[in-house]
Amino acid sequence: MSKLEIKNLNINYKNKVLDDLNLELDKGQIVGLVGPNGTGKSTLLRILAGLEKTYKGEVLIDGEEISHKTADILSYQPDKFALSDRLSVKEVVNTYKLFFKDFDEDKFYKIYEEFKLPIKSKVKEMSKGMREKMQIALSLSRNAEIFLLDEPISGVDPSARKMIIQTILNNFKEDNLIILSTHLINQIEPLLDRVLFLSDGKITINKRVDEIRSEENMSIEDYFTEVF
Ligand SMILES: Nc1ncnc2c1ncn2[C@@H]1O[C@H](COP(=O)(O)OP(=O)(O)OP(=O)(O)O)[C@@H](O)[C@H]1O
Repeated sequence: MSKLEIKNLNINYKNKVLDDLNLELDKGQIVGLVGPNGTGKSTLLRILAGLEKTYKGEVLIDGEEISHKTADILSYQPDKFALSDRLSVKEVVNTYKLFFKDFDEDKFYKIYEEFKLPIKSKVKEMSKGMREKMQIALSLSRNAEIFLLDEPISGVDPSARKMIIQTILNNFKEDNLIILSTHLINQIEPLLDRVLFLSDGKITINKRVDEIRSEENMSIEDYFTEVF
């Protein structure tokens, strides 16, 4: 049984966004989800996180339909900070402790310090990049099995990007599955085992990164630029 199985997933808003999408992913990999603006990457992650229920089709995690049970093993990071920015970091941590039984406070502060973020800050006093680092620290501090990270590195500088990539790798466990959506495929390529390309409502490419590199002899970004 795959960790994640999606069969004939459909969702419409004004237009059809996901159109008979099929996907199977095993645990033990870091997967990049790429595709043009507005193709449904965030929508797909929200469905997996249990936040979007108006879909049709079958979405199974460990063989179970999406429910509070699947949400319990899943750490979802939206593309924008979901709590009030008036909160202090301590208050954010307390909220996470309240909501998530698997939240490891010590681990959070360890990553937070590695990122050299200010302890006594309020979220609204942080820059976009600082918020992203805080969000990564929060997401990775849950002892979850699946991590869904929606555009986790859009606002950080190149050295912080490297640090975040290293932090994700350091915290990755063999039985985890990480899916992260990004437009910065070049920067994130060293992190990835697999890439998915979403277009026209379907996963049109689902390949291991080493397969693309050896078969096509080019970087992932060059490959996508050439194919599309
Ligand atoms: N709650 C909603 N109500 C109505 N339309 C929505 C809603 N959420 C998403 N959409 C529409 O669904 C489509 C897919 O949006 P989504 O945010 O999933 O795309 P995306 O691939 O993540 O885009 P981007 O790369 O720009 O972040 C867009 O046309 C968007 O306008």
